[in-house]
Amino acid sequence: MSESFSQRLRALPDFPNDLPKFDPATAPADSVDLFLEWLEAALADGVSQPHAFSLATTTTTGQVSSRMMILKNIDEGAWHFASTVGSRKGRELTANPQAAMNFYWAKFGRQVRVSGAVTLLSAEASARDWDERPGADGRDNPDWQLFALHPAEVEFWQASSDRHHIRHRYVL
Ligand SMILES: Cc1cc2nc3c(=O)[nH]c(=O)nc-3n(C[C@H](O)[C@H](O)[C@H](O)COP(=O)(O)O)c2cc1C
Repeated sequence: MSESFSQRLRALPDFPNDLPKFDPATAPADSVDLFLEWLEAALADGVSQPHAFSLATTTTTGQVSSRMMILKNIDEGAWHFASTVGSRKGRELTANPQAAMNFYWAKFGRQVRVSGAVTLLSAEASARDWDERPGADGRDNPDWQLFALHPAEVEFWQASSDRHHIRHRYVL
C-alpha cells in the first residue's frame, strides 16, 4: 500500500482523550461483576451494540477465523452465544471446542478478552433462543444452537492517555 495510506493511518488517533480511569485495586473479585460494570457504563453512555464481540475459533490444524457475534447471557460463569451448528464457526467448535471472545468499547478505550472451553446448551434452550429472536416467524430451526464459553481467563484492558495502559487479568 502507498506511503500516503500508511501516513493517513498513522495520523488517526488511537484512543479518545477523555478516557475513564481504572484502578485494578478496586476491581471486584468476580470477573463477571467487573464486566457488568463496564457494560452498564457503555450502555449508560449510549454506546451502540455494547454486547457485540469478536469470536475466534480454530480448526484442528490451527487455522484461525473470527467474526462478530452478540452476547446472549452470562449464567453460572458461562458466556452464551448462538449460531448455526452447520456454520464455519459451528463446525470449528465441534472439532475444537475452544474459543476466544473480544469486546471493545472504543469510546472508553476498554477491551475485555475471554477465552476457554465451549459446550453446547440444551436443544430446548436453543429452540427458545431461536423463537425469541427479533423477526422470529414461528418456524423451527434445529440447526440453531446456544453455546456456552467457560472462561479459563478474562482480561480487562483500559487504555490510558499517558500510554500506561492498564491490564487486569482473572485466571479461573
Ligand atoms: C455486530 C454483529 C453481530 C453478529 N451476531 C451474530 C450472532 O449472534 N450469531 C451469528 O450466527 N452471527 C452473527 N453475526 C454474523 C457473523 O459475524 C458471521 O458473519 C456469520 O455468523 C457467519 O460466520 P462463520 O461463517 O464464521 O460461521 C453478527 C455480525 C455482526 C456484524
